[in-house]
Amino acid sequence: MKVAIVGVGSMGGAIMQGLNNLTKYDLIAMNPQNPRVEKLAHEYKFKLVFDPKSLIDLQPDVVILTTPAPVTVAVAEQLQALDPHTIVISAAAGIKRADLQAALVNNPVATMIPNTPVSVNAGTIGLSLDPKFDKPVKDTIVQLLNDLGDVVLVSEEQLDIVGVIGGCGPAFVDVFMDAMSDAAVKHGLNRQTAYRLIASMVKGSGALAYETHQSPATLRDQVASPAGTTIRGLAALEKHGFRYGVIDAVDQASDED
Ligand SMILES: NC(=O)C1=CN([C@@H]2O[C@H](COP(=O)(O)OP(=O)(O)OC[C@H]3O[C@@H](n4cnc5c(N)ncnc54)[C@H](OP(=O)(O)O)[C@@H]3O)[C@@H](O)[C@H]2O)C=CC1
Ligand SMILES: O=C(O)[C@@H]1CCC=N1
Repeated sequence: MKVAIVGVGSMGGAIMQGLNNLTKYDLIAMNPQNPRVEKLAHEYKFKLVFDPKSLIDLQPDVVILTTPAPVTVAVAEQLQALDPHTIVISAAAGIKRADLQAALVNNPVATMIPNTPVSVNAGTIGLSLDPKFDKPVKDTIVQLLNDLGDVVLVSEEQLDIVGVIGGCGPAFVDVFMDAMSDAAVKHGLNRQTAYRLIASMVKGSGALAYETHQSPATLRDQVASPAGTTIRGLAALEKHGFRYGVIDAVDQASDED
């Protein structure tokens, strides 16, 4: 399958890396000329073009739009001559399917919010599909995205909050991990040991919650032994407003103003 990525920045690059890991896709990309992207094209051996006509001439089966959100509808308008069978999937946060579909009247258009862990095929991808899509179109989209991570089907209205939890979430977790590593270094661990320990701990905690379906509160209670060390740390997190800080971070990231 020929997959084109339009806009090879943080998100487009992560998708490119995730698909490249599997070696089964014929990958192409469009980006303004930029040595960073040209280096990536050389490394991953994907075909890189710089203008919409060259992309259209390559007849991709799927086009993934990872351009900056404010220009994504304009980019879609430049792709109007795509073969009608080409499926277009936009990752642009806050950009509605109707606006993209108006620009690409002949193509099936889906909207998603992926996250950067797709680069290691461990992404979380909120996906909204038009209920009118044919089954083969739906299947193609879901199978492709399943190769990048966990696909969660949601309504288009839910994509905004999915974008904050799933899309911005890794950055919030990264701040938590960075703070934990400062604390570990303060207590004598070297940075590399701290990073490994913390990444492994976060990965394992996520896997436990994901696989057991137990609530975070239940899992927390299992760690906090009576009169033990964890409950003292949890009390300190409450004292410093950690929980409200997280809720406010989601509120602020959701605020469109
Ligand atoms: N970063 C993330 O974790 C997530 C991002 N998204 C969405 O992905 C999109 C990209 O975000 P992000 O990767 O962070 O941003 P970046 O700025 O890192 O990447 C944007 C890329 O698009 C390229 N670009 C700009 N204009 C055009 C154009 N007209 N045609 C083709 N390529 C173009 C840029 O080129 P250059 O800079 O080389 O000129 C750059 O490589 C946004 O819509 C965002 O909402 C969604 C979920 C998560
Ligand atoms: O920061 C952003 O706007 C994008 C959308 C979700 C994650 N990154």
